[in-house]
Amino acid sequence: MLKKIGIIGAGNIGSSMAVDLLLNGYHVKLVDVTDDALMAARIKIDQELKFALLMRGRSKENPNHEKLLADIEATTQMEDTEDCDLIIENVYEDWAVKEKVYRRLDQICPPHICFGVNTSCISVTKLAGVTSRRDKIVGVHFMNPVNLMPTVEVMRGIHTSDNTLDLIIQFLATLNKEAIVVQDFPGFVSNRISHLFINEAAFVYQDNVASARDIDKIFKKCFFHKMGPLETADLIGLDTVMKSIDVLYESYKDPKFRCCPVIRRMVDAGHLGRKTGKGFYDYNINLQ
Ligand SMILES: NC(=O)c1ccc[n+]([C@@H]2O[C@H](COP(=O)([O-])OP(=O)(O)OC[C@H]3O[C@@H](n4cnc5c(N)ncnc54)[C@H](O)[C@@H]3O)[C@@H](O)[C@H]2O)c1
Repeated sequence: MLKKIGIIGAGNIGSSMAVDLLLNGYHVKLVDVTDDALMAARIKIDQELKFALLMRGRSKENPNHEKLLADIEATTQMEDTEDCDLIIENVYEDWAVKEKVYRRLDQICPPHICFGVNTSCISVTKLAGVTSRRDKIVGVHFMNPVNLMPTVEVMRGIHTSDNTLDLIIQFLATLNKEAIVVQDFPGFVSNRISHLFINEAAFVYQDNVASARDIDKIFKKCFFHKMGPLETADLIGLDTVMKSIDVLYESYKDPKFRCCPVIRRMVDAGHLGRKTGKGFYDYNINLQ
């Protein structure tokens, strides 16, 4: 039975995942490279946990906020995950960074431990190839915010075994999440399509065809999408979006995946979306 989960990378999605795991009774070891990153994650986790518990309402079955927080250990030492039952990795969408992490994890964790790759576009099979446990590597593309999203895109790498796939599907079921299993191919299903939407929406914005709000409104009001493409980009983080589109471009060598310059410009300016308070929208003012 899985009890202790190692989360590597405590950024946007890693911290959101920690909230969901705590709410579902897991013990979490949260790893990032600096104390500052862990502190920022702590603050976010604390807020999201409070909000999630508030939404559940007061009831005897509901866990206590302080008790849940006691179930998280934050560390800058990856070695501390050596006793974890499962690892979910969420570091930058950058091959060089992820590769180093997998080589290190492979040395630290016992050989039977599975690694879940939370990536937007990077190849699960290629990452598995830098480890000595290729059959135990599986893609788990969680959606943001993790505790509100009931579905996870699970990517089966070429070497992923049936046992690993079963383990991850059962683990996701304990989080009340359905797994949709797809083959490992750059961008899988979700991001291969959604990032084209996002990127083209950015070109439409760059060409001054419409404001960000009106572009998003057309998707929400005409197509009944819950969120428009530019709001979605701000939620994901524009740096992650840019890196993901770059991976798609590199993978397919297809110009349809060339990243819109306006996204790069915003990233250069540090306007990364919700996480920095500004992206296509300004989150320091009330948008509603
Ligand atoms: N943001 C989303 O909505 C979303 C959704 C699904 C998947 N993803 C994927 O999850 C991964 C993380 O995305 P994010 O948006 O959270 O990025 P982010 O930039 O917000 O966070 C990445 C974190 O990884 C940490 N990190 C970097 N190198 C590390 C290392 N060697 N060891 C430990 N921690 C390290 C960074 O300090 C940072 O806190 C990416 O691969 C992304 O494609 C993101």
